Amino acid sequence: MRKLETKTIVVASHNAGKIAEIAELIGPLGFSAKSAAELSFDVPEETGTTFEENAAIKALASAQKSGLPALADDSGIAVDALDGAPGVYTADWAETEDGSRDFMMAMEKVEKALAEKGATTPEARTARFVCVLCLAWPDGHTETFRGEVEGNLVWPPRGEKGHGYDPVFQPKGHDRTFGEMDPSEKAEGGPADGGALSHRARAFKLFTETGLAL
Ligand SMILES: O=P(O)(O)OP(=O)(O)OP(=O)(O)OC[C@H]1O[C@@H](n2cnc3c(O)ncnc32)[C@H](O)[C@@H]1O
Ligand SMILES: [Mg+2]
Repeated sequence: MRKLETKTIVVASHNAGKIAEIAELIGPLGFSAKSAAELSFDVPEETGTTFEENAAIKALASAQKSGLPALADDSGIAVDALDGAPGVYTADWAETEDGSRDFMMAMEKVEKALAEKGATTPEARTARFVCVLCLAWPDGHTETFRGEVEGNLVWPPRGEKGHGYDPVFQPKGHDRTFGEMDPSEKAEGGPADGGALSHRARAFKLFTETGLAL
């Protein structure tokens, strides 16, 4: 693992919900971070077919543009009964005709696809959130860290606290959705979660334990 020499990094994301979560996870590590959105960097085209490829595309674009190490997060929800869809295309399922995002519409699409499969019992509605973090340097070196959290899809959506698909995802071992949890609970979970519950927090745990080489 390459040592991160600088305390200034770019968070290579344009998603406000993610950026807020990453800021909370990165803050205690003593980094000063600016997001690609704040720096007005273009949104790179995510042409990869895996979370790893897309995370690298985003991290390298910001690292090259800024001359600083950059951390990207490519994430999504994989539904077992839908053979892992929407997966890397999770954001695309929320895209409207005018290019904006509508997550209620996206959650309804998932629900409709599950209904078509007859997936009505909790056992048939399992899913996982995946987060792949890529740390890239301006010279093209990259390191990746993957976190996942298993759970169930609920309907109707519950909770206003999260972002994206949070209101329909209930992590295993919990009776509330991510949308019903405060950000710190989504990140840390309860006593059984070892300090990291969300896919993002789990990827971050690997990043801090193995990636920082402090
Ligand atoms: O690429 P950047 O700029 O980081 O932002 P994005 O929103 O496009 O991010 P992705 O390409 O990684 O797409 C991830 C999708 O998965 C959703 N998602 C990821 N993590 C989530 C979380 O913790 N809670 C709810 N939805 C999440 C998110 O809303 C997006 O629709
Ligand atoms: Mg994206």
